[in-house]
Amino acid sequence: MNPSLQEPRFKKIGVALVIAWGHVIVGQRQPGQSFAGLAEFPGGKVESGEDFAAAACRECLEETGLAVAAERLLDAWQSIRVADDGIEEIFRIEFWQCRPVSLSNNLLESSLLESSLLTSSLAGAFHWVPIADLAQLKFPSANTKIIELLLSRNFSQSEEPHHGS
Ligand SMILES: Nc1nc2c([nH]c(=O)n2[C@H]2C[C@H](O)[C@@H](COP(=O)(O)OP(=O)(O)OP(=O)(O)O)O2)c(=O)[nH]1
Repeated sequence: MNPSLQEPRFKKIGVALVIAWGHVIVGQRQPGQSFAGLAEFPGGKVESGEDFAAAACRECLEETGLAVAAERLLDAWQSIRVADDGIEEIFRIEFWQCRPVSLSNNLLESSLLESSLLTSSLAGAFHWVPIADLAQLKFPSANTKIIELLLSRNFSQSEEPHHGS
């Protein structure tokens, strides 16, 4: 069949912005991956039966070892291109603000929770990075708006995830 008559193919990516105490989890794209060497937030392809938020949380757990819950959609980026096989490909990334699920433990003092969370080791190339330091990192161009958004907002107090409930 003429590729131009075929249904477009969707590539959906859910990304987790795990934000706590003015920090966000950032990794580095590995050799052999697209955008190798660039910074990235945990995330990956949406699997069948999932929505973007669920994919972001699953990928975050798989990649960093940290269980998170999605709170709200912060940004989405979409592009359309014709793939090598001639079929139109719609690529969409959704960036979901997430919080570590351990924050629901109301027995812990905030400062204790903060230090235990931010110093706990994450798997692979992922680390807690101060939001202000994002300006020094190079991300894929799809991340430009979300980085601007994070740098322009005060996530240090009012955007803290609630805990104790
Ligand atoms: N995880 C993640 N992916 C991102 C970000 N920004 C961005 O453009 N991407 C792109 C890179 C990939 O094309 C896609 C993520 O898919 P993936 O992690 O499953 O990547 P992959 O190497 O298996 O996929 P591919 O693109 O190499 O085929 O989204 C980000 O902040 N985090």
